[in-house]
Amino acid sequence: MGVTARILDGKATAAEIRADLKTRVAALRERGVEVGLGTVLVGDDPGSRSYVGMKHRDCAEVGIRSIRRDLPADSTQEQVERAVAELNDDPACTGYIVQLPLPAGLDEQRVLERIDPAKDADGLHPISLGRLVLMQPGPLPCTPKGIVALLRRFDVPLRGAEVVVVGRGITVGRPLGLLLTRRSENATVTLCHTGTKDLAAHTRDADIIVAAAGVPGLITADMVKPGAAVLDVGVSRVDGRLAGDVALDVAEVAGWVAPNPGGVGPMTRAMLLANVVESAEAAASA
Ligand SMILES: Nc1nc2c(c(=O)[nH]1)N[C@@H](CN(C=O)c1ccc(C(=O)N[C@@H](CCC(=O)O)C(=O)O)cc1)CN2
Repeated sequence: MGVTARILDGKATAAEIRADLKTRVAALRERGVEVGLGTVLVGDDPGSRSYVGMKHRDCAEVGIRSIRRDLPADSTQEQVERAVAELNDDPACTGYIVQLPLPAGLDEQRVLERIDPAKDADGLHPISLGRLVLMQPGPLPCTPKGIVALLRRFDVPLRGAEVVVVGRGITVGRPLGLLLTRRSENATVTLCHTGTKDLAAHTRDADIIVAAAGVPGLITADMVKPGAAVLDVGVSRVDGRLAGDVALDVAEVAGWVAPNPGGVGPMTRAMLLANVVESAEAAASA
């Protein structure tokens, strides 16, 4: 059997979003408002370094100024927090992120708590996550926001859909569950994790599966209901090569597939730019 699934093309969709953001950034500039995105990268992880590089390349494309703070892997907690404090104080930086994960030994949560919530471009500050729980406006975590935008772009039905999210991490699984159960999305979400007894029993009933466990090939064709949408968010390295959570043969059963690469990753980056632009627009009209 061959591939029958429609492709949820995140690369093309993200390019469309960047084109729209470029116009909005130019409009802000005409009003005297400059948008500036900062990044804090600690250490030499090749994946993190490459994602940060792509974020700055995207900024250049849409006309957003970008500010980089690259710190060595042996940085102390105080040094990382100082970089965060500098970006809080830098008027040219209107929003920024701390690239995750941080090297072992650093307290990630404490660093995220030091971000000025008004400059939280990733929606990962406790105040932003609290707003999401309370369904108040605020920056949304980029990967969940990108997943919803991708599903909407390709008309994957969400209202009343049974969604299984695999992985309960703070950047994807947990906030995605909150996002999809808002009234505007109205999906029913089951959040599966390493303690789930029978994962396949859940995924086989799902209209949409979002795999964000970081376990290569975790979701196989026999675990997917024919016609379901399957989004691969997992990132692992096997023999130095990128491997997703979804096995290739899933595309023979699924109705839609978001591949990895080319699916959710580019949407994550596009939503980061969207968050800084939306926040600059809101500040300009306040
Ligand atoms: N502060 C944050 N850290 C991390 C986040 C996040 O949202 N905020 N998410 C992930 C990684 N991530 C964002 O930084 C990310 C992942 C993937 C991509 C991407 O564009 N991937 C491409 C290309 C992949 C490749 O060739 O290596 C794709 O999927 O097509 C961008 C950002 C963890 N950290």
